[in-house]
Amino acid sequence: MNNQELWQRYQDLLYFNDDLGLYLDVSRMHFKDDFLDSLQPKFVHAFHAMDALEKGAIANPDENRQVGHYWLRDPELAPKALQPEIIDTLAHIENFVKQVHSGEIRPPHAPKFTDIISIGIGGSALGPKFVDKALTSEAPPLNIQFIDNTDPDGMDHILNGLKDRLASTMIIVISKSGGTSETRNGLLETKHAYQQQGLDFPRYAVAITLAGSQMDVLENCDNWLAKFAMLDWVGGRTSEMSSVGLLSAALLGIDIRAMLAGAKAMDSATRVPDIKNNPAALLSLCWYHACHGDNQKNMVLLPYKDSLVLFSRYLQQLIMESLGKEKDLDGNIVHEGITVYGNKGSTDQHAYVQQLREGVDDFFVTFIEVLEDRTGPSIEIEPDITTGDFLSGALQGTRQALYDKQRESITISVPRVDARCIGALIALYERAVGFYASLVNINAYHQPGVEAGKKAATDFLVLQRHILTVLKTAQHPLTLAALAAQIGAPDQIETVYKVIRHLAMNPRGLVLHGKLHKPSDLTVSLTAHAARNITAAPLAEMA
Ligand SMILES: O=P(O)(O)OC[C@H]1O[C@H](O)[C@H](O)[C@@H](O)[C@@H]1O
Repeated sequence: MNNQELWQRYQDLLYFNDDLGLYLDVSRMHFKDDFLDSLQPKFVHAFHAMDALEKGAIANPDENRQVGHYWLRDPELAPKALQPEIIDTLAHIENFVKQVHSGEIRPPHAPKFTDIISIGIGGSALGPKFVDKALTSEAPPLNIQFIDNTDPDGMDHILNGLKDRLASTMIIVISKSGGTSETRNGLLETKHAYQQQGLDFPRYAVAITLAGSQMDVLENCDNWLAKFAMLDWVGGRTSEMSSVGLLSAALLGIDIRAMLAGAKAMDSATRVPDIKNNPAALLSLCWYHACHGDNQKNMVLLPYKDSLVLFSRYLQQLIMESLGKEKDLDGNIVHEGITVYGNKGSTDQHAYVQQLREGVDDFFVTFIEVLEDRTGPSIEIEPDITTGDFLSGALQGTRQALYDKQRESITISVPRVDARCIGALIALYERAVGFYASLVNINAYHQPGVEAGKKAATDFLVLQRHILTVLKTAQHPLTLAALAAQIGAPDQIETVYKVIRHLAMNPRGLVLHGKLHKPSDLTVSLTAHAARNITAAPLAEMA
């Protein structure tokens, strides 16, 4: 295609949303003109399915659940019975935040809360982290940190770092199910840190969970500083605009009404049943072209803006947990999915873009361009050129260089990164995921595949328990083979070895005879002290 034809294609395909000032350019995707028409029947179905979902149909048949994240930004669309809880939760959040900011709600031994630790994982962490990085100002009312793993080092880093300010730190524990192990562990470790300082944990703790969840019951969250409803019909990965995302955002001083308004504006733009005039339809059409069937391309997300660096991580869950499915809705094995990676431009230009231009052609890029460089004027770095111009040049240059090598790209351009824009971007991708799922006939709203790893992790810990129980009563050191036999798992020596190696590297009372890296010569026993301390309580399944 010559430059003139390309310019024509650019204009023909360019989508612009006047309300949001958002452009979507799909001209550098190599689908043919008739591709759009050929997908029309599939889109008629996708538009219908989305309409039914918004009207309250059971869109997640496996879990027999409605899927209502769109109602969060436009409660009037929700079934009547659900409207009050959406409106009340938002009012509860705003009221609470106002009182925290004013000091009316304060910690027992300090005039105001200064910090937040947000504990949660997956959909209960990625949205709040992304929004914090994208929108928190230089001087927020509170500072936030996230515990989103069961890594003891990671927790120590945060809890020790905050040591002197723990007495003015609010803990927000987010778990829809209330049973996720990593989150439970973060909660228990944090509670322990508070107890060590003689602080009354419930007076610092805020819960976001389903009413009556395991966490709600075990921790008696009604006695905590506050408890916010998580709603059954909001999925974890689409929960940023529920209490999950809105509470921390509002505490950080982010305009959550603007975020909701941006999402609402995008929702109405992506309801238009016309592919070329619907940005989510256009996006999903590009994904279908690049990723479906034989074209299994990866999505490389390159926002040219530091504050959007976590967008790809956020989208990893939204897209890969929604679309990465073994079976379609008719039970056929399909192995669908789109791999998402990327950080930010121009930084990544100096890392893996070499491969994108010259190596394996297994990707398409989505550039995100932010038209406003910064608030206020810029100095000139070279005659007539600012740092922002360099950023803009880097994006346009990479787009062109990729195109010259027949590498595909999409470009989304937004005026600036503000709450409205972030709400709109989230809504855009949520809807594109929903459409794509219809196009390839899968359930985007369940995640059966994540259970296998959790089950295997529980099995591993059960085996560890058995090993320690055997060691406790052993009369002499045991080989790994003997240990495996005694726990009734003679074929699990490798797992036994992994357990022993981990325990040996930590102060758990293991006595090793032999070398850790020579498993066949190794014998193991326990110190008398450790042998006395082992409990026999049943292990809860990892969730
Ligand atoms: O919010 P929670 O119930 O703790 O769930 C946190 C996360 O855990 C899971 O394993 C799911 O795969 C995610 O979709 C979810 O967001």
